[in-house]
Amino acid sequence: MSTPQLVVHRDKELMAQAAAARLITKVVDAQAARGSASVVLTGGRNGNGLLAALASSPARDAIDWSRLDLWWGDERFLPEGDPERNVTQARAALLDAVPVDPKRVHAMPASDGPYGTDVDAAAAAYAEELAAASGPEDHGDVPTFDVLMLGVGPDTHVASLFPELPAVRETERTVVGVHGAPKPPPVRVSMTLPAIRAAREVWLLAAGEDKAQAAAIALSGAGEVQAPAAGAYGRGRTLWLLDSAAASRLPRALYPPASP
Ligand SMILES: O=C1O[C@H](COP(=O)(O)O)[C@@H](O)[C@H](O)[C@H]1O
Repeated sequence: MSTPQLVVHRDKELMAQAAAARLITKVVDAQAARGSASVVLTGGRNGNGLLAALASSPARDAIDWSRLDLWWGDERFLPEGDPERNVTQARAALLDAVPVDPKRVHAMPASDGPYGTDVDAAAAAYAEELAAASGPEDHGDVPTFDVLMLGVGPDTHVASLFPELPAVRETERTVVGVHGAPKPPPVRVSMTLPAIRAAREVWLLAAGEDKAQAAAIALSGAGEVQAPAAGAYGRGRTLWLLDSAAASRLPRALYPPASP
């Protein structure tokens, strides 16, 4: 487990731009070191803000997009192309504008796909896809992702792991179907905490006043069942990227020295 590090930016636009720059560097470094890179994307406002900032950065061309695997931490279980699907939003924000290899874009199944409306079968299939992509150098049935990003919800949810629901208690499976999510749509597919913790780096994104309480709770010693964001950490690094509004209720002791 890595102790969370915090970086606080002035506002959500600067946070998105700085996180995009950070991601470009991380991917370029991983490709130089290991030949390819793997990144887990998140949905939500902050995740899509980062992708849009990446799309507008001239430095995006430093990435070899053909040597990048993209995965998702969660998905809203809706028909292919639904505007509320995380993959649809990621395509609109970035992926349609860059030369990704379609075989390396690992979208989670849709509700009109091969598993129909059986979300548990869809989740099991994604778990198999992850297992097939992992090698002996990995720690179990998921690849060692270079960066796994998570938007933090106002209720402290990450991916589709909501407080107190069974998915956040999962200790064996890497991907599960989620039923009865309090945020629409109620049926979702989500990586679990064990899968999230396989990543080299986990980045939690929180911008806006409505995330302030969640950040304060998750970073103040809450349990992961009550505050799933508290249970999300990477093997080598756990990084909270915040704007000043989301950081406004953090205990002073947690506030990074260089922040405003
Ligand atoms: O529904 C979801 O919400 C979270 C957080 O979204 P935000 O809009 O409050 O930032 C997101 O990270 C997750 O991927 C998504 O499915």
